[in-house]
Amino acid sequence: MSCIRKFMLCKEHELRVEVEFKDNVTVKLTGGTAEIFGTEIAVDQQLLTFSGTKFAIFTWQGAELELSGSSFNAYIADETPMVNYINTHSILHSRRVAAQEAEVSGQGPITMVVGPTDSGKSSLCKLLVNYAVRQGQKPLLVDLDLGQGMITLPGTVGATAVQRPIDPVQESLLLEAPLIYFFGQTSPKENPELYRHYVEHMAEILRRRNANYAVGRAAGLVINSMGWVDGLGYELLLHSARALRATVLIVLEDRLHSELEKEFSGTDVEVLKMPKSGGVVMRTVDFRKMTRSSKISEYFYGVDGKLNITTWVKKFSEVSVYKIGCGPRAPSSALPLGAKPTANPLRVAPVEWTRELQNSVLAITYAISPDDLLTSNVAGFIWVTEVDVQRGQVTYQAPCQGELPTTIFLAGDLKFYE
Ligand SMILES: Nc1ncnc2c1ncn2[C@@H]1O[C@H](COP(=O)(O)OP(=O)(O)OP(=O)(O)O)[C@@H](O)[C@H]1O
Repeated sequence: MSCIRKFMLCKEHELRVEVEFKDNVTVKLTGGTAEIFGTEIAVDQQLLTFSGTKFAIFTWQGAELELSGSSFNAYIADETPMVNYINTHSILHSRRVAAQEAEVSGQGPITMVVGPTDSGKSSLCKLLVNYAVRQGQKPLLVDLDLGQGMITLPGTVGATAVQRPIDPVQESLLLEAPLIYFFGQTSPKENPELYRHYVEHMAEILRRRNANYAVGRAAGLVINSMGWVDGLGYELLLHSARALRATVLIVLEDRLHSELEKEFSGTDVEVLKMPKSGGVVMRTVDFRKMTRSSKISEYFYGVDGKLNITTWVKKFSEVSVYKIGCGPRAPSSALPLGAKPTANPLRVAPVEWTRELQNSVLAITYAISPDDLLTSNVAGFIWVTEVDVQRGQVTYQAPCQGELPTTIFLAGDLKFYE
């Protein structure tokens, strides 16, 4: 049974809401002003419906809210780090303006938000990007977190110029012309070299874009990093910060902050400590899996589940699929005596169409030949629903109706079950 609850928020308070996947909650602002991770919500107009998520509705001036739904948790918090966050935004903003006004337009702040899993990194990135957009800037949002997929599907790294405040309901941004690379797994653990390769390649492309685009250069970057911050995860974090030439690191945890401060002491990189919001909640492994699945579902069926997907049946000979990694790096004969050949993490190898590929989500790239797959931007994704080995044909679903730009697909371990 649905119930309606009304909340009066005093200034600088937030309403923290949790709703399970099987339920939904509708939010209406009936008075005052409010925002969700920096995206303003309009009074009395928009009804926002959320499902399977945790979020906060914050007010700077005070707000009246009406929430309706069958089952959800909501409570008001009076202590938030929002003043710290807006102050940080103001500093970044003044640097963007200075970069814009410089005689030879300069580089705006390259801000990387770092912290362990569930420390609020993506929420803070959304907030910083949204505040920048609200002040007329178009910073690049870079997502290096394979686990959740802020820009598009999980298993990808990517970048996009954010032109308008991020939709608080939609799980992924799905913006125009993003730069996306398909890693195919939700952690870089199995192939860190490929992760490094994609980050370096993307950093180079972004630098080339900004070299000829003063406005974009001045707006800078906001980078969401992954939550794996120990051992190899820490090394990859440092690698990403250096590859993207981060100028500001915002750290959401004390221990990591002191490590990074030491690491970057004597350099131009500023390492700032920022409090984590008390509202950030740990998500269970199951909850994360469901969030990933809901992102994939949203990609194929839309937020409201009403998008039509197109079914295609192709002969194996018409479409090919590749994977990156695994293959031998060099023959033993080419190696020094006693050295063992190791796997080549960047080897592009064809994959046979077998039932193992059933339910896989494959990337469609702009690759003309398999070798291009290491540097090709992702154009979209298909979902393999049947591999009929006897007939030699594959059935897949695509979100668009026309022919795809390529017949070369890239596979990882990403699967989707309806
Ligand atoms: N103030 C808040 N109140 C309620 N929920 C919040 C708040 N801030 C963040 N959350 C929620 O907490 C969860 C974790 O936050 P977020 O995704 O920003 O963390 P993260 O560090 O990026 O996690 P990961 O490393 O897994 O990507 C998300 O569901 C987010 O919407």
